[in-house]
Amino acid sequence: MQRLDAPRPTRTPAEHAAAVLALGGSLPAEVIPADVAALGRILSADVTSLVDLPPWDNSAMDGYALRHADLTGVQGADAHEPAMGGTGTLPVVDVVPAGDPRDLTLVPGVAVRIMTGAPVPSGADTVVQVERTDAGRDAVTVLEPVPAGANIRRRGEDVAAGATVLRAGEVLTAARLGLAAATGHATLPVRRRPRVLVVSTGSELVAPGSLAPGEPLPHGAIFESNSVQLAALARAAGAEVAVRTVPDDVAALRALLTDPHLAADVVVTSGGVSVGEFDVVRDALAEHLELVHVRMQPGRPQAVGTLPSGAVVVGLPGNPVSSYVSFEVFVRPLLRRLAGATTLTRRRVRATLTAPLTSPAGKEQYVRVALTWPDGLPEATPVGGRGSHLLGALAASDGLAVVPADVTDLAAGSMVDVLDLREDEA
Ligand SMILES: Nc1nc2c(c(=O)[nH]1)N[C@H]1C(S)=C(S)[C@@H](COP(=O)(O)OP(=O)(O)OC[C@H]3O[C@@H](n4cnc5c(N)ncnc54)[C@H](O)[C@@H]3O)O[C@H]1N2
Ligand code: MOO
Repeated sequence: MQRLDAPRPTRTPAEHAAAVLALGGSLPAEVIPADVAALGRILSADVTSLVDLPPWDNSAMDGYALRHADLTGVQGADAHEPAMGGTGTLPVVDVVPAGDPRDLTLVPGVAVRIMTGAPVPSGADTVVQVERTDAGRDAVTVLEPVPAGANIRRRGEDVAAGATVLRAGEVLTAARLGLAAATGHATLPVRRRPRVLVVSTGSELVAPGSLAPGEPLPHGAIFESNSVQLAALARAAGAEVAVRTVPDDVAALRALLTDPHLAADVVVTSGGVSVGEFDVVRDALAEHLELVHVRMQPGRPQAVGTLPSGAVVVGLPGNPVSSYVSFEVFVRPLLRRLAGATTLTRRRVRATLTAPLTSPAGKEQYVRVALTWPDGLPEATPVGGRGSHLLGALAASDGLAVVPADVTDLAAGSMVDVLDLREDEA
């Protein structure tokens, strides 16, 4: 067990992220309906097509299906002009709507009216869109030529039956759900969502709404905000979330978190991991936690461990911006790993800084920035100050510029890597 007064090991953010990730495997797979509720879920296995796509040759246009060779030409007004190839008049013998179950064959020398998506009769090799004809019902005159083979979408040209269309670890996006449905899938194999318990500690915390109308916030108290913020981050990372707020009571916290039947894959605590006299997470979970200092700002004090239930516990610092940034850097990758995702981290945007920055030596700094694309190229504008209590600046930002530990000054116009916080995958 790590002594509470022992100097804490220090790590880089990458080292701590790796230590947290190492505690999480993949959650079990489950089969779910391939409907809109599957949006954002992560595939646990490859998915193959049950059909050729398109399943048969079909028309790309409303028009006439025919044999191109039957269009021998329309004679111009002047009898001396040659007939125009690819034009001509043919009798119309049938009409084929989309979904027509008949397996039709076109005899030579005739045309059928055909609708977009309808199966092309065998023997027909070309569809002429109606606008290029006289739109005749019993006979059609093709007025403008189209190339042989035009406007037919060939069986299997998109996807062949049996081909792998989606891969394990991919997030189900709108387009991937569309492809799954088009290739015949009513259900899909995904990883179970991680279950996250968010625990906020601190006796100074007052839940918004818990005061009587007109009652002032007691002196020394603040509204509790980390739990909703962390729960929202966990939800956006694909987790099912429960929230508990616990006062600075070591026994109560220990009883909650050391329950061997705790129904959570990951416990995220906020607050109480520093060196103060009432740092309850540290005290309640001492034998289960590794307490470290991470060379980053914000987010220096961190804790990680495994609880008796098997849940991974990640102890984040209580300052609201610190816990937010720490979640992004340490917890989000863990949740994505548990959910089986191939991509664990946010996209990074390489952006031009619009204002100079200073950064503490030896610490990787995560700077709140607003991302804009004024000339089509990304720019990052620092928002607010550096304090890890400045929630207004956090809410006004949509990116975190990552300033490497060995960089202390960045001039306006420098390039920075920015974690793009705008995209939510789940
Ligand atoms: N002597 C030292 N003091 C501190 C150090 C240090 O190295 N030596 N580190 C500082 C840093 S950096 C951070 S970050 C904090 C982390 O402290 P804790 O994780 O123990 O967090 P708390 O003390 O419980 O709270 C810090 C701050 O955040 C507010 N808070 C906490 N929980 C919530 C919540 N759920 N909603 C809203 N606000 C919350 C709390 O009121 C405090 O103001 O320690 C520094 N101190
Ligand atoms: O490192 Mo603390 O997390 O800055 O405020």
